Amino acid sequence: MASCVNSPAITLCPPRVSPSKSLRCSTGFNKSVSRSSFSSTRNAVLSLRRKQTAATFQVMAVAAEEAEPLRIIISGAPASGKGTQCELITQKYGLVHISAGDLLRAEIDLGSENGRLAKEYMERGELVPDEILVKMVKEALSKQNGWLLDGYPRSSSQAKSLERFGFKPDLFILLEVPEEILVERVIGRRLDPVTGKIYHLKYSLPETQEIAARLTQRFDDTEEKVKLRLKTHNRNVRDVLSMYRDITVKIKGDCSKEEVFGQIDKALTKLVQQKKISSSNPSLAS
Ligand SMILES: Nc1ncnc2c1ncn2[C@@H]1O[C@H](COP(=O)(O)OP(=O)(O)O)[C@@H](O)[C@H]1O
Repeated sequence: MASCVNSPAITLCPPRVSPSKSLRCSTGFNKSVSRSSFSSTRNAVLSLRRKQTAATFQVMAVAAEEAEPLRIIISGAPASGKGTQCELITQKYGLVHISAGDLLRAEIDLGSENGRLAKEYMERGELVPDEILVKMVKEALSKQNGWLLDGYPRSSSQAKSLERFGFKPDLFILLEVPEEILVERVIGRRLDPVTGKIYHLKYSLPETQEIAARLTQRFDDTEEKVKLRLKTHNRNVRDVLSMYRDITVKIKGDCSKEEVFGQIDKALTKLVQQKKISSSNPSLAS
């Protein structure tokens, strides 16, 4: 496994001031297409509650020191570790996790026309059209104060619409992982629909037989589909990066999840400190 000891240099601009919004929680988790919508939705809610309870204690620790909420975007290729890192970030920093993929899967579970259409694009490894997703993300973000936005924006049009709606991130995290590792990660990836925990058939085995028996696989986690998703990612990532260059931190993602989180935590700690300084000296905020 590659060493992540030398984390990349991190240069952050002064935090920006964003409009304040009320607090609510995100929804939606991965599911196997063969399970019923009802049990999937219920499991997603149970899983979300567990995560929120764990996060609440951490929130109190960080929020006590931090008045200005953080607004973070996390980006990376399929299986670059966004989901795992989002869990660790929400645990420590108490941000509400909004995942574009989860929003879409929740819409599919609802059986709506938008969900049906979205699934067609997802099965082809393509981006779901803005007409379906932009409004969903806008609604989810509008109910939050701080947020951790995962898998969005993936195109310059999505980035521009975020800007138009007044959602300004403080930090853009890009997870970088070599392509051959990504394919292997995707093929072995499994989800426990009860806890929402992600396993891998080679690298992160389930703790019990009972858990092993209920693991599901995402419908787009096949070798053929992940290669299409990677092509889509590679085609779009440069456009999105160019819009967030001044707030981007590149993270080396091909090492242990703790090491990856160490790099992210360092960047977030620095951001929190900068926000504290600028909230006590408002003239420093741009
Ligand atoms: N921002 C987005 N814009 C358009 N489509 C999206 C977006 N986010 C997710 N999707 C669709 O959902 C699929 C799954 O996304 P996600 O769950 O984030 O997994 P991954 O990043 O591992 O591909 C994508 O392949 C794409 O079809």
